[in-house]
Amino acid sequence: MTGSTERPAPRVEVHVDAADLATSVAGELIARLEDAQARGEEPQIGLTGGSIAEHVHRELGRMGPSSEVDWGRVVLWWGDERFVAADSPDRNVGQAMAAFDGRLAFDPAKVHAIASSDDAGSVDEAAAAYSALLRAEGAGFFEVLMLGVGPDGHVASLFPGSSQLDATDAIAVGVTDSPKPPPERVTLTYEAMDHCRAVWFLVSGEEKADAVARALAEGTDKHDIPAVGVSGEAETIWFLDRASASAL
Ligand SMILES: O=C1O[C@H](COP(=O)(O)O)[C@@H](O)[C@H](O)[C@H]1O
Repeated sequence: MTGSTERPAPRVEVHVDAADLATSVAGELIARLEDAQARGEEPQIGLTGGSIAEHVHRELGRMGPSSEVDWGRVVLWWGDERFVAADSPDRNVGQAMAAFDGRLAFDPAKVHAIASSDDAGSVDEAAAAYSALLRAEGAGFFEVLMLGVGPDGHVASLFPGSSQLDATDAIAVGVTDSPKPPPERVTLTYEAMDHCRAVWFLVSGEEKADAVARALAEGTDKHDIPAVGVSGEAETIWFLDRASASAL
């Protein structure tokens, strides 16, 4: 399957609050990973940063150890990363690992963090290295890609009106002027995010309600609300809490 025009319409799941949303997403992700591994696959998933992602990761750390998932055969990638020092609390990878709290036995060789500013000289260098890694690992098909959504509709580090929205022939690109701090980041492009069985938007909080409503309205342009540019081949689900769904 290729063009997003052939893809199923997005589904919306509204949960009572962020805690309920996080527990449901973690449970659903565990089920998908169990199914993929039962089919003999080694699932690759795309993680996101952000506030609700942290809840989801904590729930995964809580629920994951008693599941059937072989965490050593799950491959982790990130949709975007902040280009800061490796030990900065702003790093999406660091936030995820802290939330997992060492409870999921990942194989470190399958945890593919985007380079920090300690490891690469520039965002472009980090983006090139990440693109090369994705290519070398033969990756590029995520079982599930999870994406937080900003109040401005941004996903990963694709911000409204930015040049990265029109990047073609690139897997990952650098950002030097993110309107949300920190300014320097690396993000997957639409092209890279186009190859997922499932895309899950994770959204919590009333400040996101307008972006959610615009993203789910007919005819919204990805340059205004970047989230509309991403969809899954088999499914796209908006996991919302009541507050973020309040303008639908
Ligand atoms: O900066 C980022 O923001 C978005 C959304 O974060 P949230 O705190 O508003 O949920 C996140 O998805 C992205 O990965 C991150 O780098």
